[in-house]
Order: sequence, then structure tokens, then C-alpha cells
Amino acid sequence: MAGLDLVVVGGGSAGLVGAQTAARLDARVALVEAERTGGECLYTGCVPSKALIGAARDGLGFEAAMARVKAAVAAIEPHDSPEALEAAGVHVLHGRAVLDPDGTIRLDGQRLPSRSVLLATGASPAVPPLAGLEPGGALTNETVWSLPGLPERLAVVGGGPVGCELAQAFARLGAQVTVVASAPRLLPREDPEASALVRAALEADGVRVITGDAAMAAARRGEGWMLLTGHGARVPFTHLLAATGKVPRTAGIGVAEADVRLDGAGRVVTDASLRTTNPRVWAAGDVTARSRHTHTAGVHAAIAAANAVLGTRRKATSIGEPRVTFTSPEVAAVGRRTTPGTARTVTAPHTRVDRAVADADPVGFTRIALDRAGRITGGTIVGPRAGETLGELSLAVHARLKAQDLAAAVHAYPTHSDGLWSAAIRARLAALDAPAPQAAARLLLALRRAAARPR
Ligand SMILES: Cc1cc2nc3c(=O)[nH]c(=O)nc-3n(C[C@H](O)[C@H](O)[C@H](O)COP(=O)(O)OP(=O)(O)OC[C@H]3O[C@@H](n4cnc5c(N)ncnc54)[C@H](O)[C@@H]3O)c2cc1C
Ligand SMILES: NC(=O)c1ccc[n+]([C@@H]2O[C@H](COP(=O)([O-])OP(=O)(O)OC[C@H]3O[C@@H](n4cnc5c(N)ncnc54)[C@H](O)[C@@H]3O)[C@@H](O)[C@H]2O)c1
Repeated sequence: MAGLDLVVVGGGSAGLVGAQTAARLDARVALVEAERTGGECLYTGCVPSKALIGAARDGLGFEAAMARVKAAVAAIEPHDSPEALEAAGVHVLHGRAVLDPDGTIRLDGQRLPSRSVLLATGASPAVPPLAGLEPGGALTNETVWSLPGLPERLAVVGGGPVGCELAQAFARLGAQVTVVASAPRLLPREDPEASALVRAALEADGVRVITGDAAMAAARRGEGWMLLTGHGARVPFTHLLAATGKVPRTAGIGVAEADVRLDGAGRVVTDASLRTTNPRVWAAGDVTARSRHTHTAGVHAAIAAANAVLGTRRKATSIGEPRVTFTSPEVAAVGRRTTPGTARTVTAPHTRVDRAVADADPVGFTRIALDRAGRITGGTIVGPRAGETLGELSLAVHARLKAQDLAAAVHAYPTHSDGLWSAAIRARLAALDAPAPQAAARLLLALRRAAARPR
């Protein structure tokens, strides 16, 4: 195949968007996928996990829940299919692509000449070395969807988004679940108060939560197994789920020979325009150090593909990293961290959000971070449907809106987004209570009274 503008390696969230962006720009583009287009998000990540969480919340049994998972994947699959890509002008090739030293692609021994390449090979689940557990003895997000039945006792290793979401879902489906997390708290990247609420919610669903303690080894105990932690905790289990992060997929694809540099964690290093250290090669998605989410993978891949095809150097400026962990309550956050002491913050507790009270689910809060000028720089929302309010907060951060801008926009009552409105109004009122505005208001009032006095 001669004269390609771009070869995209990998057909997950990043590769799909990158290839379609290039095709829309009239580029001649091919996408190489080793397994199936759709990638982690569709088959082993976002879609099945959200379907399982919804089914568990709705009280379905294991079999009905898994049927819902399959149905959700099947409904979305056609949008990410090779046929859909071909219809969008992307030539789809099946196989395992390898970089040649000059930064072009080789597929099944054949060179695939192109002006540029977009690496979007994603990342595989990391499985911690647990002494005593045979290889393949741990479930991961790649294998958990083919479980034939509900695990009786599930040990979840890792307290990040995967661990928290799946632990709660499996507990609600009826499994006895224990989470073992080496970090001092669940969801260690989020606001500490969010971590505490998620822990309480998991415990209320029957999950045993162990934090600040690493899983070290496993040993057979009769019919089942025992997990041993660094601090001596013992966790009986029939199934173990490793939810301990990701390993970028760069092994055996010729990155070193092509001079594509990796960082200490094995992730592809990119500059602000998403170009790697080989000027012909660009990268986006979980294979890089920049993404942990489908939306970030897609946005970055679109920028990388456009830069590669058009020869531009548009920067992947910070998009505030909006993110939602879909536990009950949901934890949604964007922009500057709201960790106490790191920013000026204003908090609205959801006990004052009437919709949450009316739904008998007032657990949570909305906390916004502000800069000196009163601009909203970030925030955390914890509560039911928190993710649905995050769009408004992301827009505020992106558009550098001030608290007064949000406060001035009337929000319908009673909605969960009242929490964000309430936080913005609190911030506005606090600003008006400051000495200077108070003095100005007193002066204005005195002038008005003086003008109204009969002469
Ligand atoms: C359980 C779970 C739940 C998640 N939930 C969410 C969520 O709710 N929201 C969210 O935003 N994110 C979520 N994520 C994260 C999200 O799934 C990833 O960030 C996203 O899928 C990454 O996309 P990607 O294109 O970088 O990689 P991938 O989707 O992994 O795609 C990479 C593709 O490249 C192919 N490939 C690899 N090497 C080669 C090669 N040499 N040649 C050809 N093809 C190759 C692979 O087969 C694969 O199809 C979740 C993740 C997990 C594990
Ligand atoms: N809703 C979402 O957007 C969503 C959902 C799931 C996953 N994801 C993404 O997928 C990626 C993977 O998620 P994740 O939760 O697996 O990774 P993570 O890196 O967020 O969390 C893994 C946790 O495992 C712990 N850990 C590691 N080894 C351990 C051991 N031996 N014993 C106990 N704990 C151990 C670490 O301390 C860490 O906190 C993340 O980038 C995440 O953002 C996103």
C-alpha cells in the first residue's frame, strides 16, 4: 500500500478517534488492530463495568447482570466496527504492527510506507507478583467478564477506580468481597472526604476494606485460598481480582529501535503536541503518560492525528482531566485538586440539596476550588449522578468562569446540579461579605438615603 499519510496502530478509544479524525481531513489513513476494534473501553473497561454496576444497583442477579453486560457491548459494538471505520474512510488491517527503525510500520513482515504513525496500543492490566498464586490465577478486567458464576468470596487487590467500582458491584450481586489497598485510602487521587464516603458506602454494602496494606502472597486453604498481606491480615477467597493499575503495551513493537523514548514507568513520552522522540511517530491514549480515560484518549488522539497529517503543532493543553468513579455515591472531579489546604475551596453539603434529600440519598458534597480572582479552577462532586453535573463544572473550568457567572445562571429546582449552584452562590456571598464590598455597599446605601431625604 503506497502513499499513506498516517498509519494508526491500535483500534481502541485513541486509535478509533485518531483514524477517523485523519480520514475527515481527507488523509489516506490505515488502522492496524491486532485483536478487535473497540479496545478496552468497549470490551473490558467502561462499557461492561458500567453495565454491571447499573445491573447490581437495580438488584439483578448475576446471570441477568452478565446478560445486560453482553447486551450493552453488542449494542455499541457496531459503532466501533471495521465496517464503520471503512465507511468513514479508514482502511482497516488486521495484525500485530511493529515499528521499523525509521518509524514506519511493518505488518506481517511487509512494510507499510507512510508519512507518519500514531501509536495507540493502550495498556494491559498489571498483576502484582503474589507468592503462591500460579500464573493466570488472578482475574483481571480482561477476564472477569467471562466468569461462569458469581464468586463466593472475592478478594479485590487495589483500591483505585477499578477496585472500588467492581468491589461494590460484586458485593451488591451477592459476593463476599474484601478490598486490599496498599494506599492509605481508597481512591487516593481524589479528595480525602470523597475517599471516606466511598469507603463508608462500600462497607455499608458489606465490603471489608483494608487500606495501607499490600497483598503479598496467597496460599491454598482447603477448598479455597487465603490472601496474606504485608501487615499480617488474612483474607479467605475463592477468586482474586487484580485491580492494580496498568502496563503500557510497548513490548516487542520496536520502540527502542525506532528511538521512541519511554519514561520510567514504560509509557511513551510525548511533547506538548503529542509527538514522540521520533519525529515521524505520534502517540495517544493509555500507552502514553497523559491518559487514563477514554475521553482523554480520544481528545489527544484527535489532536495528534491532526498534527501528524497537517504538519501542525497544536498543543494538548490541559483539559482539566475530568473523571468520574461510578461507585454509589459517584465521585466526579475536574481541574485543580480540592484537597484541603491546597486551594481556596467552598463546599456545599448535599444535605442542603433538596433533590438529594427528597430521594433519601443526601450523602455527598460539592466542593469548588477558586483562584484569587474568583475563577473556578476545579472541583469535586460526590453524590448520586455526580458525573452528570461534572459537565457544567468542566465547562466552568475550561471557560475560566467565575463563581458569580455560575451563581447568576438560574438552575431548575429540584435537581442534583443545585449542589454546584449552591457552592457557587456560597462563594459569591463570601466574596460580597468581604470588607471592601461591604464598605462599598454601606456607602451606596448612605448616598441613596441622603438623596431620598426631603429637602
Ligand atoms: C474496568 C475499567 C473500567 C473503566 N472505566 C472507564 C470509564 O468509566 N470512563 C473512562 O473514561 N475510562 C474508563 N476506563 C479506562 C479506559 O478503558 C481507557 O482509558 C481507554 O480504553 C484507553 O484507550 P486506548 O485506545 O489508549 O487503549 P485500548 O483501548 O487498550 O486500545 C489499544 C488497542 O491496540 C491494540 N494493539 C496493541 N498492540 C498492538 C499492535 N502491536 N498492533 C496492532 N494493534 C495493537 C489492542 O488490541 C487494543 O485494541 C476503564 C478501564 C477499566 C480497566
Ligand atoms: N470510572 C473511570 O473512569 C475508570 C474506571 C476504572 C478504571 N479507570 C482507569 O483505569 C486505570 C486502571 O485503574 P486501577 O484502579 O486498576 O489503577 P490505579 O492505579 O488507579 O489503582 C491501583 C491501586 O492498586 C494499589 N496496589 C498496587 N499493588 C497492590 C498490592 N500488591 N496490594 C494492594 N494494593 C495494591 C495501588 O496502591 C493503587 O492505588 C486507571 O488509570 C483508571 O483511571 C477509570
